[in-house]
This record gives sequence, C-alpha cells and structure tokens, in this order.
Amino acid sequence: ALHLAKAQDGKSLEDFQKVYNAIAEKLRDEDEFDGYIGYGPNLVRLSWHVSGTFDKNDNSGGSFGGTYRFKKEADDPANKGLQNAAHFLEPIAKKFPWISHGDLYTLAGVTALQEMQGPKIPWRPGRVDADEKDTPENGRLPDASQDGSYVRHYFGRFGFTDQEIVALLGAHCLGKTHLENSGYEGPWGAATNTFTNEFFVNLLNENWKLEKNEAGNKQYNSEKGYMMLPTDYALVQDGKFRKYVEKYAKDQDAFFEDFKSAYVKLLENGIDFGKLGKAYVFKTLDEQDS
Ligand code: HEM
Ligand SMILES: Nc1c([N+](=O)[O-])cnc2ccccc12
Repeated sequence: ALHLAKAQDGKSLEDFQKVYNAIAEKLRDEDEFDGYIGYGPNLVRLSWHVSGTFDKNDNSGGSFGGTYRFKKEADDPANKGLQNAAHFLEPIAKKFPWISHGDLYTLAGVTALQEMQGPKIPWRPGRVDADEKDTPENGRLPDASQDGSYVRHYFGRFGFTDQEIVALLGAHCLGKTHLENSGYEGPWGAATNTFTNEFFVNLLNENWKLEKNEAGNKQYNSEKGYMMLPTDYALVQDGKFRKYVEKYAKDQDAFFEDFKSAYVKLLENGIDFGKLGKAYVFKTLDEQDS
C-alpha cells in the first residue's frame, strides 16, 4: 500500500516558508560552489535521486522515508557528488529539527528550482523518516550510457509517459557532469544555474559528435563545448521523444508547465497525501523583498 503522509502537528505554510527562505538565503550566500554554478543544480539532482529509487511494484524506495541519510544509499556510486548537497542541508536540518528528511530533500529541490527562475512547484509535506532497514538497495538509478528504449523502460517503473520523461529531462539545463562523479565531463559552455528550455534548444541546434572522453565513456560534444549524455541524445534519436523536444524548444511556457507536473509526480510517487489539504506554493525571496 502507499505510504500515508502524516501532518506535522501545528506546522503551516509560514513554517515551511521559513525553511524555504533559509535554503534560498544559503544558496545566495554560497554562490562560489562548483565554479560559481552554486548549489542549486546539485540540490535538484538530490531531490530526483531520493525519489528515483521508487519502485511501484513493491512501493519500496522513493522520497517518503528519507533513507538517503543512511550510508548504504548515500554511498551508492550513482549518488557520487551529492554529498555536497547533503552537507549544504545539514545546518538547515539542525535549525528546523521538526522537518522530516524526505520533506527536507524534496523541499530543497523545489526551493532551488524556484530560486533559479524555474516554475512555481506546488509541494506537500508529510513524509515520515523510515528505519535504516527500509533503505533501498543500490542500482535503482539510471545508466547514462543507454538509448531511448532503455530510458522509456526505466521511467515506465514510475508510470511516466514519453511526454513526462522528456519534460523531466529538461532539468539537464542545470549544472554539469563531473568526470570524478559519473565518468562524464562538461559542458564547459552551457552549465547554468538558471532554469530554461535551453537543453532542448541545444539538442536541436548544435551538431553533435559522439566522442570518447578521458574516462573512456562515449558522450556527445559540440564545437561550442556543450555536451550531451547518450541518454540525453536519445531524446532526439527516438521519434516519439523527439516531437516533445521540438515542442519544448519552441515553447518555454509549455516546458515549464509540463516539467512542474512531472516533477511533482516524481517527488510524490508512492505517497498517499489523503485529505491533508492542498499543496503549498512558496514565494521566492525576490517576491518577499517588499
Ligand atoms: C535518464 C535519466 C537520467 C540520467 C541517466 C542522468 C544522468 C546524470 C549524470 C551522469 C549527471 C552528472 C553527475 C555528475 O557527474 O556530477 C547528471 C547531473 C544532473 N542531473 Fe541527471 N540524469 C537523469 C535524469 C535526471 C532528472 C529526472 C533530473 C531532475 C528532474 C536530473 C537532474 C540533474 C541535474 C540538475 C544535474 C546537475 C547536477 C550538478 O551540476 O551537480 N537528471 N545526471
Ligand atoms: N548542462 C547539461 C547539458 N547541457 O546541454 O547544457 C546536457 N546534459 C547534461 C547532463 C547532466 C548534467 C548537465 C547537463
């Protein structure tokens, strides 16, 4: 059965907005991280990795139990580099001990996306920390060296459509790959900390060359120093995915709308929020600077 979300006694929008603001202010303060990209992309990746372990067949994994805090999951080779995001969140967890880890990891991704000028992401609290024994085994996160049918099958585990898969991968407009983390390097030119439809524009407009990188892994590189993973490039090789790439390259509003829905589905997979009321939509720091 799905995990039942539990209301944090007496906590309201104002309390969670305080957590949002603490994360957002720390993002602004610590802007030098990773060559001045900042922690935003890393926090978004963490929110996806803690949710991407979900398996609808036995309802194991997923964002509910906050099991990333346990060694087995944090040490998954697929999570290499996310120690930075986890370390960034430690003082936030200390300042707000009442928030569950699952709520903190997902709220941090929402905060980072909104502060990087992405869409407003409705977010619901109620995840409850699980025991260490409930930590999913390693190996549930995707392999970047694969093709379109692999990507379709992988996300089928969450019940995602082709359109949701393409929208979700648009998050690769953020940040970069790091050879020491994943065995992929770059992009030097397009690593950003602003959420846009650039990933789709790059996919269609650059001419991509498949090359072996210093780690011996194949990746697509363009003259401008942009890069795509094989799973990124699969989105233009596979006709059914390609039509959504073309849609989002032309229409950033459609991308924002579809990304928001797919990202909420990713973060809430496996959780029954029941009658816990509607989702919170947080104000950005700029919207509060009045
Ligand atoms: C086929 C599915 C996916 C694959 C194979 C994949 C693979 C990767 C790899 C290899 C990296 C580089 C990690 C590093 O070297 O530091 C990366 C980074 C990233 N991924 Fe994905 N990813 C996938 C889906 C997603 C999704 C669904 C999201 C969010 C909704 C996402 C968000 C990010 C972000 C923001 C970064 C940059 C992190 C940073 O700059 O530290 N990815 N991804
Ligand atoms: N910025 C990125 C791009 N890009 O085109 O800017 C492509 N793929 C990526 C894969 C993982 C992380 C960042 C990516």
